[in-house]
Parts: sequence; C-alpha cells; structure tokens
Amino acid sequence: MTGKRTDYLSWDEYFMAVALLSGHRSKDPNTQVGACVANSQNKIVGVGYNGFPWRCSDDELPWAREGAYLDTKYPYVCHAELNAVLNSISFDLRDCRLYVALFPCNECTKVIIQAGIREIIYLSDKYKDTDSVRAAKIMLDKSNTIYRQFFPSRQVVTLNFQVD
Ligand SMILES: Nc1nc(=O)n([C@H]2C[C@H](O)[C@@H](COP(=O)(O)O)O2)cc1CO
Ligand SMILES: [Zn+2]
Repeated sequence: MTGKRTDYLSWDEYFMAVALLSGHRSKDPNTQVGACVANSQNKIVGVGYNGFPWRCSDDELPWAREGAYLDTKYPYVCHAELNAVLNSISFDLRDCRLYVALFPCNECTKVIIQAGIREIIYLSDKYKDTDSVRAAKIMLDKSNTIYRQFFPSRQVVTLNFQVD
C-alpha cells in the first residue's frame, strides 16, 4: 500500500484536458476547438486553438457562419490543429500524438501528416458527413496515421483557482 492517489488523470485525459482548456481561449462564438501535441515521452510540445492570424484583429474580421464567403470566418480562421503544429517547439513532430476536440479537416490533416504526427485522438466527429472529413480520413488511412475517438472514463475535470 503506497498511499498513491488513484483518481489522477491518465495521459489521454491529461492531454485532452489541455486541448480543451486551450479551446477556452477561442473567440469563436459557435465552436471552440483546442489541440495539444504530445511527444513519445509524453511531453507537451505544442498547443493551439482556433483564431484569426496574428495581427488580424478579432474586432475587425467576422465570426459569422453564413453570408457571403468573405463576410464569414471561414476564409480567415486558423484551425486549432494548424496553430498547435505551428506553435510547437520543434518543427519535427515525428511520432507525436495530436489531441483535439474535433476531428481535423482535410487542410489540417495535410499539415498533421507532413509534420510527422502519427496518431490523432479526438472527442467529437460532428462534421463526419462532410467531404472535408471524408478527404481527411482518406489521407490518414493512406498515410497509416492512426486516429481514434476518445471515450473518457470521467465526464468532468474541475479546475479551481482557489487553492489552499
Ligand atoms: N477540426 C477543426 N478545427 C478547428 O479549429 N475548427 C474551427 C474553425 C472554426 O473557427 C470553428 C468551426 O466553426 P463552425 O462551422 O462549427 O461554426 O472551428 C474547425 C474544425 C472542423 O474541421
Ligand atoms: Zn482544419
């Protein structure tokens, strides 16, 4: 009997929680996505969330989902996965895992594969019926990149700023 805590976070829970926490930085009013890249030593090497590019003001670009293409967020927003890869401390993410709240789109999938990431762990696949996600899965299958949905054994992780 070591007295060790038993309810500590698993690695999967920990990295997914970091991804979700990062998503809380997103200004997107509809979908907040966070991503976290972990290496084979279980060290975090990059995090990101969906947002507009550097120096492109959140107050000037639109967050709309509908309307003329240029008046929506879609042409401008950087996806969480892209930011996590670009923010990472190493250019070479060979054998890393990417934790992300939402299944990657086809464009991020290209970046993920080219960076050397070998496994994607995701929570939601809410856009699975889109051609973007279909194309993503075609590329992931062909490149032998593993993807698996994460089914947590707990529903909530609470953060309390009040510590004693
Ligand atoms: N995997 C993803 N990572 C992301 O960061 N996003 C971002 C782009 C948008 O800012 C938002 C999706 O907006 P909506 O279409 O659900 O209102 O999430 C979207 C996807 C979906 O492919
Ligand atoms: Zn994407």
